[in-house]
Amino acid sequence: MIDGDDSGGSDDVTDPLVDLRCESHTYPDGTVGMCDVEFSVHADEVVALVGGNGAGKSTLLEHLNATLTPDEGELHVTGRRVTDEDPAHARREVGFVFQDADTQLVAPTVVDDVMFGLRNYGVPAEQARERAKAALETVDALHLQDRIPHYLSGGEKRLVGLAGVLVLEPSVIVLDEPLAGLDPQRSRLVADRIERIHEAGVSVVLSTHDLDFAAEIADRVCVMCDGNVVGRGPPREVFYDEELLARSNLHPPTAVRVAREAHLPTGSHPVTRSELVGLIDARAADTPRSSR
Ligand SMILES: Nc1ncnc2c1ncn2[C@@H]1O[C@H](COP(=O)(O)OP(=O)(O)OP(=O)(O)O)[C@@H](O)[C@H]1O
Repeated sequence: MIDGDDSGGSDDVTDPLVDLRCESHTYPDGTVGMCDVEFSVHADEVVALVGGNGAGKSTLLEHLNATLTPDEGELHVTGRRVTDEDPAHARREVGFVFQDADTQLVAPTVVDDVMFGLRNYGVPAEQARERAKAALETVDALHLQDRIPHYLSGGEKRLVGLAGVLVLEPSVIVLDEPLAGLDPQRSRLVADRIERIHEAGVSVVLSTHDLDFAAEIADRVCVMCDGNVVGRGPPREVFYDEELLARSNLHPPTAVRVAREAHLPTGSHPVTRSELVGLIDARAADTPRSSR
């Protein structure tokens, strides 16, 4: 597992879509939210940021579209350096879905809300409306188009917030705790929509406390602790690194814990539910009937 640089544990040599080098970020009250972080996002990948409360996940995410800027450091988005004076390119290429969906919902109806960003970019009203409807359809929320955003449920707001970002066709979508506060059914729906967006060619970066979800969705996991990235790599490496997880106050995903408790063959390393079930089924098939 790689601690310092961000080669991602893969052989990816393409230029990153987003490349952040942040020596430190200090909040106005003097709290250091993040230090010595290098983080990049490549085309067609899903990256999950995990870590305990206050580890620095939101601080890192908010640097990716220049909502926050480093005290010292640099952000490049699609190869272009982003400056404090001109964050527009980063805002356009990196769409941010906030954990608190209310922050994002500003218009009287859902469809107005989703077309709001497009109108700001000067897209004519009818064209903006059609694109907004298409984005709502992508997240299965077209039926909400005439509703008042304020009265939507938490899960519905999350989907509408996602549509509002998607409609601007960013290269990367950043989601801060996309499943927080959602019931299992809504969580599944939002997770499915995120997967669908990724399949459509958009890179995704998200933070989560749900390591089962991270194991299901991520190509790459970054572990944060005390404002640093302390480990990164494919889920199968990160989630079997007991020492790394313990010092980051994290518990392994369910599949990892069950695999250990069930003494599944060393080296099998399942991280998702379906991988675990596959291994258990294979073991049952290999066990002679008389010894079951
Ligand atoms: N606006 C702020 N002003 C001062 N300190 C802040 C601010 N926002 C975050 N911090 C501090 O920065 C550190 C990192 O916080 P951050 O919100 O990035 O962590 P997190 O990993 O997203 O946490 P959580 O999982 O609890 O949401 C914490 O010590 C936090 O108290």
